Amino acid sequence: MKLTEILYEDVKEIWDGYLKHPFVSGIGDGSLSLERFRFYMLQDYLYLYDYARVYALGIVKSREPEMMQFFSQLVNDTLNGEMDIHRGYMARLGITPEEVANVKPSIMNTSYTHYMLEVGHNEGILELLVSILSCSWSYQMIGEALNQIPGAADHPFYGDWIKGYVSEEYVACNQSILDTVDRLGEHCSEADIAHLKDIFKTCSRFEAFFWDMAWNMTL
Ligand SMILES: Cc1ncc(CO)c(N)n1
Repeated sequence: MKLTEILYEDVKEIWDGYLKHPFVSGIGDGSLSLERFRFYMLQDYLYLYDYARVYALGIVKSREPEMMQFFSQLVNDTLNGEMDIHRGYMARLGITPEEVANVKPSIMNTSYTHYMLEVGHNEGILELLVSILSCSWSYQMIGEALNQIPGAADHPFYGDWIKGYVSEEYVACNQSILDTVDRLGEHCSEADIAHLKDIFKTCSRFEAFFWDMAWNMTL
C-alpha cells in the first residue's frame, strides 16, 4: 500500500467529520454567515503565511536541486496562488491591508502553525511534507465534495471558494505533494510509519479544531 493510503486510512473518520461540520456545510448550502466567513478569511490568511514558511524550510533542507525547485514551486503556489482566493474575498468583504496587518492569530491558529513549523525545523523532509499534507489534501477533498452539491459552485459568494480548491492548479499542486510523499515513503520502516501517522493524525485533528475556531469565532 502507498504511504498516503496508509495515512488516509488512519484519519478517515476525522476527515468525514469535516464534511459534516456546520462551517463547511454552510459553504456548501450558502447558509454560512458573512461574519463567520470574514473571521475565517483573516485567520486563514495569517495561517497561509506560516504554511508557506514550512515549505520554505523544505528548500533549506533539500539536498537535490529538484527538491529545491519542488518546494519553491509550493511556496509560490501558496503565496501567489491559493492566497489569491483570499485576496479576492478580502476585496469583496471590504477588508483593508491595515485590517490584515492588525489581525492577531487565534490561539488555535498559532498552535497549529507552530506545530508544523516545529516539525519543519526539527525533522526531515518527509515528516515536514506529511505535516502539511492533511491541510492540502483535505481542502481538495472538501472542495470536491462541495462541488458535487448542485449549484454550490455557482453560488454568487461561496462559489469561488469551492472553485479555488477544485481548480487545476490546486489539484496539481496537491498531487505533487502526494506523489513526493509516496516516493520518499517507499523505504520507511514500521517505526517510521507509526511516527508519520502520529504527525498526520495530529494535523488532521488541528484541521477539525480550526473549523471549530472559525465557526465559534474564537480568538
Ligand atoms: C487551516 C487550513 N488548512 C488547510 C488549508 C489549505 O491549504 C488552508 N487554507 N487552511
